[in-house]
Amino acid sequence: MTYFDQDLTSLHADLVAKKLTAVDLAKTTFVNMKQVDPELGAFLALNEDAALKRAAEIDAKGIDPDNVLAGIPVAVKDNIVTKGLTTTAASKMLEHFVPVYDATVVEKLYASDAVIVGKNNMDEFAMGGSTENSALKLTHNPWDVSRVPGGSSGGSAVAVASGQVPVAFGSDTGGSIRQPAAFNGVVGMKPTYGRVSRWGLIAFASSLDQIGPLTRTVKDNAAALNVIAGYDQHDGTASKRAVPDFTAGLDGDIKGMKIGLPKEYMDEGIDPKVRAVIKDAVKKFEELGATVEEVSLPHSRYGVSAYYIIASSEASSNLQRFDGIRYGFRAEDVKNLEDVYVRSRSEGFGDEVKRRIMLGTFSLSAGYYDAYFHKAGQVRTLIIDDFKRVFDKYDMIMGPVTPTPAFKIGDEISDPITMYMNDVLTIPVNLAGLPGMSVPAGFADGLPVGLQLIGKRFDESTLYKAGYAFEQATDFHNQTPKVGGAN
Ligand SMILES: NC(=O)C[C@H](N)C(=O)O
Repeated sequence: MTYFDQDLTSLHADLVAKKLTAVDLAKTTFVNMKQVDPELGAFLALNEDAALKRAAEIDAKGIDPDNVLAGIPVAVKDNIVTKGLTTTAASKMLEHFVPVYDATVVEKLYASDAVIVGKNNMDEFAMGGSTENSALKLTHNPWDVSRVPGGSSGGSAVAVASGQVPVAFGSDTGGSIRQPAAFNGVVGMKPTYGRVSRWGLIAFASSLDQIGPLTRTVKDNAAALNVIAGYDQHDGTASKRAVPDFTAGLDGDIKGMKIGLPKEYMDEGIDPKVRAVIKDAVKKFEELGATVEEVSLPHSRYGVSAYYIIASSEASSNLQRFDGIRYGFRAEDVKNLEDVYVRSRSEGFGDEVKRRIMLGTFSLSAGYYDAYFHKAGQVRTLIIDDFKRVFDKYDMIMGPVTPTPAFKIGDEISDPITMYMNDVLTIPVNLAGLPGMSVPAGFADGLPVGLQLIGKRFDESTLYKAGYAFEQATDFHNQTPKVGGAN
């Protein structure tokens, strides 16, 4: 059995009606994972004993009908710390690291009686767009196992797409939730910066990182964001703003909604097959009563360059803590303190992480700071202003998530610039701190294509409403991949 014929809402209804127990669900989940995952590699660690114990406790106290995640198996990306359960960030540096506390998101999941069944593979320290940068294993796309699942939250997207769990939680710094969601045909939300606490998320680029849910349907996604959103005193950038119920008003109509379609998101750089899918989506929105007009985000083309300066600079600082002394990997047979630092970091980090640390250290160094880091900050402001101008007139922006569908494993890994360009359409959203969501919008040669919906700050609700209307009018979310799913 997989969950493919059941979304979160119907699983929850079965649990409340006692047609199913949390223990049944957890047991089935592990049986299924052990059958499906060896071919896909979505999980780095299973949490079987603790999950079954937890499920039994939840059954004993009863399923709370108001709590949609109660008794539901969920998966968490391996850069979100889980007390007592290894959290590796897919790095040799943290391969055996067992955290002593839970991330705020994990605490909230426990408080809502969710059952954490395992930790998902990812690009090392969330740096990458294919999950090939994991130091620990390769993850395959369930629609075509010769292809990448995207990244860096590749394991989380595959876990959902292949029906192993109905909900997984990833993180997105430049596209890491939306791009793998698009490549795997699932819904992925990168919330507004500040909407979800980053406490306990292993920091990559702190001014960009956000945790968000990946699910099969828009409604499930809204329900999952309800659980993890909100203020947290441990994260100075977590917003105190009230969190609305994201599932409320989902089925309101979208007549009169004004949507901008950036011309830069539909130019020659985008695969014609992807463009064709997005054009069909535009028609669908028009049929639903929205108006879609061409707009311009002229500085978005500089987003990738600015991102690789800003994100790498922040990473070079954040990753200083991995010094071979405090925690994590330490090289053997070291001669002196200098040797501990140099060899532990040289042997513990993979190539992409080292590339970014060097890039970041360079752009922050005296003499280069103005030319690089400062300039990148100015570009960021221009990108923020582009979005502001469009949002003066429009309720939402839409376009593709990625320029192409999932590529072959091995095709881009030796060409960092090509790999970085995967996020050309997602990065500006992180730089501006806006919410962005990927919704299944069709197929190109049998591979899923994602539609990106971008909203005003803290206006995830509009994205969910629009995404839900689109989903109800289409059937893409009901298609299942070759591996896992209904097969
Ligand atoms: N972390 C992300 O959001 C993905 C982006 N591809 C990066 O490598 O930085």
